Amino acid sequence: MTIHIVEVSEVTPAPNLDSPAKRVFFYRLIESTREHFHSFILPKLKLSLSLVLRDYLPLCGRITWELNEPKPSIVVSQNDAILVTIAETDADFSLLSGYGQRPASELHNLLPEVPVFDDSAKSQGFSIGVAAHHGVSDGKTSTMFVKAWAHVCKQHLKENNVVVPLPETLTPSFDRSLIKDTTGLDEQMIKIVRSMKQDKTNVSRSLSPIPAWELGDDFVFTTLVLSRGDVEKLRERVKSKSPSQLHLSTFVIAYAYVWTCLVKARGGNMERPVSFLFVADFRERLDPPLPATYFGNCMFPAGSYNSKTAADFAGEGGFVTAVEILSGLVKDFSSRKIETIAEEYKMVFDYAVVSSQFGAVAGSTRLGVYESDFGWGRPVKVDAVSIDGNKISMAERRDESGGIEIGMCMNKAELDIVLTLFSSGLQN
Ligand SMILES: CC(C)(COP(=O)(O)OP(=O)(O)OC[C@H]1O[C@@H](n2cnc3c(N)ncnc32)[C@H](O)[C@@H]1OP(=O)(O)O)[C@@H](O)C(=O)NCCC(=O)NCCSC(=O)CC(=O)O
Repeated sequence: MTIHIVEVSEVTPAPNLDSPAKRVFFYRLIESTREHFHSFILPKLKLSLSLVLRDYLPLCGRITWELNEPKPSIVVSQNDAILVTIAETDADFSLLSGYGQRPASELHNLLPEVPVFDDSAKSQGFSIGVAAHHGVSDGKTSTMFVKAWAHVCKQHLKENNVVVPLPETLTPSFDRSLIKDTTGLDEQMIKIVRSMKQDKTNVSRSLSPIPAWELGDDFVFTTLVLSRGDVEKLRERVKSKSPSQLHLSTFVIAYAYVWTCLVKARGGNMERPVSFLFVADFRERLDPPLPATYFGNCMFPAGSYNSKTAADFAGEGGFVTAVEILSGLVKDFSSRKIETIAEEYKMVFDYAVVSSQFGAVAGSTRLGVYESDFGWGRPVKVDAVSIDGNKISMAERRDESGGIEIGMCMNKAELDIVLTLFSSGLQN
């Protein structure tokens, strides 16, 4: 695959971020000449980006951590700008935006190196890659931003260049005073993060993310789908085997099922301890709750850390065991207090080092990523790209309410085993 950078330009009022959370939105075009893209679509995308940034000003800023400050902050100055990279590629649009196996490196090529957006155009369609620093936003905020951008672009096309205000559901709330924490959680979290980075000197205040996995050349992406019917079938399987009152959401069923496939596929010593976690959106779980539009990062982790071995999930009852654990963790969220997050966060990083396999989830079944229509139709595919051998991604199924899409990225040999286990497990 070759990639040819056509233009790198600044769009005001707009920043420069590290990029741990990455997503690519693929749009298929009907009228798709190169000229049409450059003369019509791209100017619309840039204009609407500029318009929507008025409501999302922190995204135009810089996340900094001054020497004498206890916490990092987002600083926005006049004339700050988002760096937009426009690139053309001869990559196969249908392959990359599909559900089958595709080279991980080619998907990563569609993301900007450091800054925030990267659009690539060719005759079949274009993609928008978004990379966001977790110190600034979580999945909820970053996908809300793309939806807001898409909304402005689509309205602008429809209303003949009239600029309409954002609906309330897409207007971010920046009020930090809504968070009632008297336990000094922020300072505790900063301490933990800094000690994790061996940044104990109190001098260097690093904002760089914890390094991502090195993806091998043989790493491939794939997207698996569980239809609503598949989920229902798996749900019934649990009900017939477990007498407990379980929380059998699509999320719990899907994660438990995929986790058992991942553990079996890894093989090895079945006595090895394994861990898996997920994060929950705490906007509506805090007391008092935050608005759904709260701008920032409001995620709490919960997991099972080395309390089970591979054998517990790889065997006959492994799926039900995983469901029971996940169900319990989701239910426990209703009584979790904000101060417990620091302790949990520390466990995550302690066990990540000693666990033989550590599952995690990016994205969610609630983000509505397929709603981002810029005026040329819904995305044909959305991929969370910041995943690796153990971290999977989740999204609502594009074409069916109730189904789920699961993204994976790992070496091809292991993935092939996962795929076989995944489909054969659904046949039973
Ligand atoms: C803790 C959870 C994962 C548990 O999910 P569950 O689906 O099991 O449980 P639940 O109680 O939330 O939902 C029960 C049922 O109601 C539905 N439901 C409830 N609230 C909803 C809402 N606000 N929007 C849409 N659906 C909702 C669920 O889909 C589910 O239906 P049904 O049973 O039919 O399924 C979730 O509550 C949650 O907080 N999800 C958000 C996680 C998130 O935002 N992750 C992004 C991390 S950031 C990241 O990773 C980076 C990035 O993405 O960029």
